[in-house]
Formats: sequence, C-alpha cells, structure tokens
Amino acid sequence: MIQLNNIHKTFNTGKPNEVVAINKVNLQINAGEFVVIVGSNGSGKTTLLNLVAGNILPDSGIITIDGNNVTRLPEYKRSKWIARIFQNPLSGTAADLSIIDNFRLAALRTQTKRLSIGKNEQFKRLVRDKIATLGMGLEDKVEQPIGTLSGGQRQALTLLMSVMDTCKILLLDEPTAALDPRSAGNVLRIADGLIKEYHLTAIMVTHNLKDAGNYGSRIIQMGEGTVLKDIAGKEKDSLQQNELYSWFG
Ligand SMILES: Nc1ncnc2c1ncn2[C@@H]1O[C@H](COP(=O)(O)OP(=O)(O)OP(=O)(O)O)[C@@H](O)[C@H]1O
Repeated sequence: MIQLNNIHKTFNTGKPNEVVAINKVNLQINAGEFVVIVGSNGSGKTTLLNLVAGNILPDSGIITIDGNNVTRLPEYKRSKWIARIFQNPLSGTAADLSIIDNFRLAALRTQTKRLSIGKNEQFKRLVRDKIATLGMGLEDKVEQPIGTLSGGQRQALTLLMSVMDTCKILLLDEPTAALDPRSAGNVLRIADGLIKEYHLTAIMVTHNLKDAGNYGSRIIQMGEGTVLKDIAGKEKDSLQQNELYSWFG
C-alpha cells in the first residue's frame, strides 16, 4: 500500500517563478490497484510519480510504502519496491547489448528473485519463454542488440524486465506517448496483463482519455497540484468516454 499524507512540493521557493506543484495531497493506493492519473499540463502528475519514486523529495508530509516511512529515502533505496517505465523506450535499456544481456543486467541489478541467473542455458530458456508470452516473436531474437528493435518492441521488453524482479509497484509515465497507435495498444495490453499476473500496484500517467477509460481500476484527475476527482471500482468501469472528456471541457 502507498500512502501520501499531506504531501506538499513547491519548486523555486521564494522566487518569482515559484510554483506549488503538489498542494497538500492525501492519497491512499491499495495493493493491487491500477490507478490511472489524468490532468492538464502542469497539474502535477509527473511530480506525484517523482515523489513516490523518490527522485524528488517533498517539502512536507509523509510517504509510506507497505507501512515503511520512505519520505526521505532516495530513489535507489526505494527500487526494491518500485519499477518505473518512462515515455522514451530508449531509457532503461542498453542499446548495444543483446536482449538476453539486457535481461542479465536487469537480473543482476535487482538481484531478482523471480528470475535466478543460474546456468546460462537455463537463464536463456527462461527469458525466451517469458518473451514468448508477449506474442511479438521476439523470443527468436534474443541475441540481437536491443537497439535494433522498434520502440514498441523495446517498451514491451522493458516492461517485462522491470516486473521480473521483486518490485511490487509499477510507475508508468506516459509509457505509450512515443509509440504508434498499434504498438501503443500492444504495450498497454501487455502492461495490463503483467500487472494482473504479478499482482502489482500500478500508477499510470496518461493524456490518452480512451486508455484512461479502458484501463485501470481507479482514475484520478489532478488539477493545480490537487486531486480533483477520484473514482474507482464499478463507478470507474461505468464511466463514459464523453463524461471523461467533459472533465477537461
Ligand atoms: N524540476 C522542476 N523545477 C521547477 N518547476 C517544476 C519542476 N518540475 C515540475 N515543475 C513545475 O511543477 C508543475 C507541475 O509539473 P508536472 O510535470 O508535475 O505536471 P504534469 O501534470 O506532469 O504536466 P504534463 O502533463 O505537461 O507532463 C508545473 O508548473 C511545472 O512547471
């Protein structure tokens, strides 16, 4: 469970360009929830993800993950709980290394529990089997440099890599913004499947209201650093697309 208590974040404090990015936000995200965050430009969505990830720290308030107070914990110390996928498919992988070596690196970095490196052939078989579940035919290309793949293929592999370690929380910051519609659809379906398979708690920022309607168990609209709307469960499922659009009217 992720808990944000009275979280406040101001940038450029005391300067003419001072901006309150997150304004005393209280939020509880339960284990297994898939929260989609929407909101206009500058409403604080990415800052909220950054605060949860720990690459920026709040001015005040408390953040806990599974009951642990992580408020002052730097990003690398939170990585045992958190994996993060960015907009740019190039971030998070080493272009010149093969797919299999990227998986090896990821496994080493996180001392993954779900994927023990073990014997070379055994590791390769495991990774191949996992990649095959993506249904993209990439299992036969594991010796190919990952940089030779398309953005969508790379983003799918990055997702798979990130959830194969012990992380419980997946942060997705506009993960499909750089992809064509078909690849974006594939990547989102894969993300949704992995979130369910590994029982992850996920937070996804998106500007795509169609995706926001179709995915997730809860939707949050942010505005001026606050939570404007917070809808979950059946109410979220029955949310009509035009209603969602009207939030931005
Ligand atoms: N490092 C920073 N330094 C100064 N101001 C910042 C910084 N990061 C964010 N801000 C400001 O904080 C506010 C919230 O930004 P944030 O990136 O969280 O919004 P967002 O909802 O993710 O926007 P977008 O949809 O455009 O990505 C904005 O006014 C932004 O300019």
